[in-house]
Amino acid sequence: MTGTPVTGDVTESAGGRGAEVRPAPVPAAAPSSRSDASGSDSGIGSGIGSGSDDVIRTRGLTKRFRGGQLAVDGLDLSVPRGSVFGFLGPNGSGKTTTIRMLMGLIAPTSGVATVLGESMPQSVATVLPRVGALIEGPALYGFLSGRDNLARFDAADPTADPRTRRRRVEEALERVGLTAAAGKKARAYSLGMKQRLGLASALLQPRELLVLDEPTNGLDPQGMREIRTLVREVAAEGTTVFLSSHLLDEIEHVCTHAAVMSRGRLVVQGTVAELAARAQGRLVVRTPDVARAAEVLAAHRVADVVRGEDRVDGELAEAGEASLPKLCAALVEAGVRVHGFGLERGTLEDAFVALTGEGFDVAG
Ligand SMILES: Nc1ncnc2c1ncn2[C@@H]1O[C@H](COP(=O)(O)OP(=O)(O)OP(=O)(O)O)[C@@H](O)[C@H]1O
Repeated sequence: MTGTPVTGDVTESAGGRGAEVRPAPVPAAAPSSRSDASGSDSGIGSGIGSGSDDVIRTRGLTKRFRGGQLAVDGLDLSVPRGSVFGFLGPNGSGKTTTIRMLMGLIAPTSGVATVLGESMPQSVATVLPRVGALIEGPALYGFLSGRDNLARFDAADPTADPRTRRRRVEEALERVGLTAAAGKKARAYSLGMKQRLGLASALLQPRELLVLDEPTNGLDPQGMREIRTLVREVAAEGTTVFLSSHLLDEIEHVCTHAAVMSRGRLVVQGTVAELAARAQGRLVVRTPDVARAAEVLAAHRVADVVRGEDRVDGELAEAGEASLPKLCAALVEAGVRVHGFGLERGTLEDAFVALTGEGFDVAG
């Protein structure tokens, strides 16, 4: 529970998992045999794998829990400076465990991680003051007002000047739209308000890196939009944002880069545009002559032809995009009235399914 990087107290959990004490810094992890400074095979994007200006970098990062559960398995992650980096995966794929290792809350079983150029968890004391983190919901005192909770977070930060505390707190409240509700006790806050207060605590100081674990979990659409807008604003000011989510559309709308996790392993990472481009788009023909168009496409080895009301779509054969002019000509020659013709861009979900052979089973 880390609404702020510097608390060491037992606090009430807004996420309902009860009180938790921030663990002391843990001993150095042994480098993994899988560590590889040359970068990950799965890095396909510009800036991925180069390592020179990565805000977060892991090599062979692995966590096996005492019960034997392998939660994170040989993770090679490269988060470029200035990115809004989406850490995407279904529930249970290892996102939170990774974030907890990155923030020095738990020790890896093997492998290495650097955050802002310093090894974690060894450098936790120098790294965390440069990081705003919101993990598993904000840690709040329910009997204190929102404003007083923020003041407490600020007071727990040894680098924060007490003389300017009031101004920082008011600015952070304003920023997340909680000024009007700042005097209410935190226990009376809705989940969305608690989440915004947690974000405010992470934004009390300018940070080089903001780490948010499922920041929109449990929020209504309006709350989600507000948090996403805030993330974009923070990123525009130059803060790198690392954001975990099980929501594909969240990553597509907010992030510049993404890594996809499945069962503790990294499936792929790169820019969002590159990842989506990996998914083969479908050919879409808009026409009132649906039956005829479907026949022509099938005759030209377009697979999985699906008829809609005024459209037909299908998968291009091996020839891919090169076959488009011939297909279009064939439709016209067959008397099909072509009102629209083109490839529909693949989505991240298509990419995930193509890469893993699994559906992206999300709770929404
Ligand atoms: N303290 C723990 N002890 C044992 N197993 C754990 C522990 N924490 C997590 N796990 C297991 O590790 C796996 C990865 O969990 P993790 O919470 O990292 O996934 P996640 O992608 O963040 O999913 P969610 O969004 O549901 O939190 C899961 O199978 C989970 O049950």
